[in-house]
Amino acid sequence: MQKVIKIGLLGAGTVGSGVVKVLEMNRQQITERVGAELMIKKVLVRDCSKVRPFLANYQVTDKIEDILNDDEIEIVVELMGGLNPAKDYMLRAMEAGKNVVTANKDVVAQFGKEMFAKAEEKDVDFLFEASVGGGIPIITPLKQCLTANQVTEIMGIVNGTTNYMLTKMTECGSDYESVLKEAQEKGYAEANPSADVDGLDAARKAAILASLAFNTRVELKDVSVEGITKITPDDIEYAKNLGYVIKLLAVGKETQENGVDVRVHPVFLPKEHPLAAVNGVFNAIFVKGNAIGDAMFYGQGAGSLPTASAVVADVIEVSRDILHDNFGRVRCTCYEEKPICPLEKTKSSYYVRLLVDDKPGVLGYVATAFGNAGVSLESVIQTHRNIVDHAEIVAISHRVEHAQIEAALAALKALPVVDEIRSVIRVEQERG
Ligand SMILES: NC(=O)C1=CN([C@@H]2O[C@H](COP(=O)(O)OP(=O)(O)OC[C@H]3O[C@@H](n4cnc5c(N)ncnc54)[C@H](OP(=O)(O)O)[C@@H]3O)[C@@H](O)[C@H]2O)C=CC1
Ligand SMILES: N[C@@H](CC=O)C(=O)O
Ligand code: NA
Repeated sequence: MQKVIKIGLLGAGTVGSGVVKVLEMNRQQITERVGAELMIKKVLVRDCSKVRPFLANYQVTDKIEDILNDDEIEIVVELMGGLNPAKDYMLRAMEAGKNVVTANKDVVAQFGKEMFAKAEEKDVDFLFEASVGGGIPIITPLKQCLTANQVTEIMGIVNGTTNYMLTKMTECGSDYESVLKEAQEKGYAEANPSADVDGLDAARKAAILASLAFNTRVELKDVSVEGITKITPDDIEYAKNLGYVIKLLAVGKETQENGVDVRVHPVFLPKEHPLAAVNGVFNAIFVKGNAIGDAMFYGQGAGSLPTASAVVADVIEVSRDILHDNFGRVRCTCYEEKPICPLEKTKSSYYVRLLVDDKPGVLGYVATAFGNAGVSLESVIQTHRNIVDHAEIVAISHRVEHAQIEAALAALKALPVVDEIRSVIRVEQERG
């Protein structure tokens, strides 16, 4: 008789409900592909009294012990989100000898080491494909398909909410508040959307990606983070006119001199760069390997069914391991300890937009302030867009250390002719 592999599902929200649906809609094919039937035996929620027609045929509980103490359950799928109690439940599940699948980047980015150690100790699987890029396969490719390469750089659009918002702001001129509301209604945004717009969600994903790419533990605290809240329609317009689009990027680079450089911030991305065409809720991760060259992984980075696609794929992987009694073939890959590049040593080109007095000689003062800080400029334009008695100067620098641009900004701020530093955004100069 065919084996039935039983699952305990923690959480039945956007992603949890998607997992129920994917397992139902593709039941026959999944059973054939695995060689066993996958069955959700119990579902944990916070509020059992909520009406959830999609769970009509399932046993729903609000007590974690119902799942942890059930010896028939071999796989726990954690889709509650947040650090605790999710982390505690996953550790207890592994302690009880259960395999764990999660979409929880908060836990992986902050406590990955502890989770992997527990999986190793108990000889169970701990898989987390949906934690980065939602439905896009990227964790497995980095751990397995690209493992022949030395990865030198990884760059991604890894937050669906902010990419959706920036796309709408660019294409339709929509305002910030209304596009955020739309993204929330579509189920893309985190429970607290500040994690999306302030860049923290992307930073967690950047930490996970950099750990895998560079074989060293990178945690959330190691990532320099800046969100999209300061991006204005004027910056979007300037970017367009200069041949760029603005994207929130997660960047991981290995430098010879200063270690691993990991950051999240908005960038001016050349329109021809493959990531520039990634719009709406779509995510993409661009990887440079010393054998494969450039590769890009593209798809829906959030949403119920796309994310469930990655979760169920992990469940299938675990099920195959259960059938072959062969767990943790690819365990934690952080076998090195590399230094993290301090922010002031990171290198980029910068777009700087200033409001200045509209009088002779201003350009000279501004150029001198940049020059004295060792920042050479690639281009400078002066405009009078919608401004009376003042002008705007937009400068794009060559690649400099962050400390140099900070010194230039301090000097500019001190100039009487500079009224306001309106924007400072990094520029990705490489055209892909
Ligand atoms: N939404 C998305 O597109 C994506 C989400 N993720 C990740 O997937 C995970 C789940 O996200 P999402 O589905 O959006 O979250 P939701 O908020 O939609 O759902 C969370 C579910 O977990 C349950 N839950 C929360 N806390 C507890 C608790 N303490 N005890 C028991 N049950 C609890 C909730 O119960 P109740 O319904 O009773 O409140 C709810 O069913 C998160 O880690 C998220 O970061 C990853 C990629 C994409
Ligand atoms: N809020 C996230 C959802 C997935 O992690 C996003 O917008 O990408
Ligand atoms: Na993924």
